[in-house]
Amino acid sequence: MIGPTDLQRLLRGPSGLGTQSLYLTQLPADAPEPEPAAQGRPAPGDPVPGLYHHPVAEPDPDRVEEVSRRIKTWAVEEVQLFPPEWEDQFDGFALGSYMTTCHPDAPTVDHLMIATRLMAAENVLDDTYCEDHGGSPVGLGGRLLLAHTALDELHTTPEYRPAWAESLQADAPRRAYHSAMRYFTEAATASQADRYRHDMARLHMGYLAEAAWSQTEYVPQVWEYLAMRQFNNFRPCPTLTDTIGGYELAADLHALPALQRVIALAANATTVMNDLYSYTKELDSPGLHLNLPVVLAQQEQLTDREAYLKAVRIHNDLMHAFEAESATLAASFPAPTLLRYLRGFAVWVDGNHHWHRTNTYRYTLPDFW
Ligand SMILES: CC(C)=CCC/C(C)=C(/C)COP(=O)(O)OP(=O)(O)O
Ligand SMILES: [Mg+2]
Repeated sequence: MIGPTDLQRLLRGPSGLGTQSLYLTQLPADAPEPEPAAQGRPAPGDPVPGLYHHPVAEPDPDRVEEVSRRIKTWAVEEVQLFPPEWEDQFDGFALGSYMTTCHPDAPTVDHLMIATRLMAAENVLDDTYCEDHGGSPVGLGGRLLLAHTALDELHTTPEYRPAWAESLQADAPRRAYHSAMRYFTEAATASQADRYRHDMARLHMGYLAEAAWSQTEYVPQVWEYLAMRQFNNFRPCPTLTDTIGGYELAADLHALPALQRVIALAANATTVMNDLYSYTKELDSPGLHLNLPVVLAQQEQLTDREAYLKAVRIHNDLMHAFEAESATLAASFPAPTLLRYLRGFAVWVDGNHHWHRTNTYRYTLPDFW
């Protein structure tokens, strides 16, 4: 039988998973907001004050360098991912350290490259189809569906297949999706590839809801926003932790309702964390860019600061629920691949936080402290 200490080691490390304190996580509705940092405004690279998170192990610098070198070559030479004037933004995104930190158990750089190409592809589509690098809600459904066929190919008559195949080279998101998916399917099992397609369909559905609300200037209720963000979400990135780790979590284990809940809680926590770090960037973008503090302020008549601090609390509740349910699942179902998968997920969440915290090129915290 697996004990609490084993669980702690397997799932996280220093954060006390599997201990009784994990179950005392849900703050009552009227609990005080997290205390602002006593020392005032956080310095660039500091975490959001009051944010529940875990430190990460420093990634192997040789791997970071090699992944950074190879992803740039892929982006420039294989898929023409960005025009020359966006080179600084591509470099500032720091994909090499991002993916090396999120996947410390990858057996080789080739494995890391699979995750890194997909991350680059996902972001170029979001930027150029949805966001302020030429994106627009108008016509997004058609563009997304056609790009999705780069992941989930068109099966049709010989007459129409060549036009479809040619379309996969028509823009950077499709070139990148198509190429990244080819590398991924060479390494993944059929069920891992199917899992990824399903997660990407979820992501695209989230983009569509966000776009529809933007077109009609609808400000969702808080729960509606959280539902949209459960789909417009990082989920496709950590769910492939097993492929990048060089093993497979069997489809029937992945489908366990308890694991599906753990995945959703973790992915939601890490996506709300993005809302906190990207808050000022999104306030500066054209139009009203929905994120959790913005929706809370409007729908619950909170000041911007109160709303931001409430969003921190929501993030922390989601993280605690993720960790508690992960520990419960691990204790009741200690299959080795499931334990490794849960650990991979937790490490990915920590790595994603680390990347956001340290990416001061992209993110700046608001002045609420
Ligand atoms: C799956 C993936 C990495 C998609 C790219 C964007 C996305 C859905 C996120 C979860 C990140 O959120 P957001 O679009 O708000 O990103 P920035 O705040 O612009 O960094
Ligand atoms: Mg954001």
